[in-house]
Amino acid sequence: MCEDRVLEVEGLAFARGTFALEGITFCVGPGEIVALVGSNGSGKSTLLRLVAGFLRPRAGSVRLFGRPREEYRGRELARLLAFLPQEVPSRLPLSVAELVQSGRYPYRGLLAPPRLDEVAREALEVTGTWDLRHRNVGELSGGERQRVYLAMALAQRPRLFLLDEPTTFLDLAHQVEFLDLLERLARREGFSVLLVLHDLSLAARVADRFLVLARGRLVADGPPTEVLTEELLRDAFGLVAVVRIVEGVPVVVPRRKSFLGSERDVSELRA
Ligand SMILES: Nc1ncnc2c1ncn2[C@@H]1O[C@H](COP(=O)(O)OP(=O)(O)OP(=O)(O)O)[C@@H](O)[C@H]1O
Repeated sequence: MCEDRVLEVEGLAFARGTFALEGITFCVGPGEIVALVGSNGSGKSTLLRLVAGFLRPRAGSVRLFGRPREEYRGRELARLLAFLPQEVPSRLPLSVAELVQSGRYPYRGLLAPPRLDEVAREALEVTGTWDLRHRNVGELSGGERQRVYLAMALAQRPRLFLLDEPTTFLDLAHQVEFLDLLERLARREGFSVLLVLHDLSLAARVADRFLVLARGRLVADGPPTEVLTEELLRDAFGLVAVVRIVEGVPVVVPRRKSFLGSERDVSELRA
């Protein structure tokens, strides 16, 4: 697993108030799509921020292409890694074309003319946002905005994408289209992706591996067909569900009254 590692995380620990991550170790290989999953508050965004360098770990290391991440600076880092947070700025006074072109700064500098270059044009085209290029970013719908930010990240041409819930605002058809696009591009261009997704069945369609966070630790790391079991769903998500393999992909179907504790919560409410 993970030969020629793009990303190696070893023994990462972090604490903030009562929340803690401990002993987080995993890797991501070239061209791999890895889904980071776990229940609300399990630390997925925190882990992505630690990898991206926005938070400092208490212990452990993050290596990119064999070198400690903190040895990379500015444009060199931006050529390797693009991070799209859960909440992207929505009130920027920029057109879509300007935003996507800004993804080219690691190659052109901030003072380069804002004209769209070939790579930015292609990023707009493949994400289906070319027709939005003259619109203001602040006027877009949530789903349009997510696709435009993906275009900006693609224009950056990094080797590793860190994407935090990139499909939250997309309808089901656009979620599928977005993830299929990401998969096609990752296979074609060979970049790696570490992404947080809540929809486990959709994640299983594109991910080579699942990392599961629970109780501050990684409790599973493996292919979706091995990781997504009824036992794991109960243990890590408190969810009673049936898992069926459909077209080679595990599909999670929650049972009715499937959230463990819901009956207790309801009876407490009634009391
Ligand atoms: N800025 C912050 N200050 C203090 N605590 C925070 C902050 N951001 C997150 N936390 C806490 O850290 C823990 C992990 O949060 P995190 O956002 O990493 O979880 P998550 O798995 O991404 O959750 P979700 O699925 O809801 O997005 C939670 O207990 C959360 O309340």
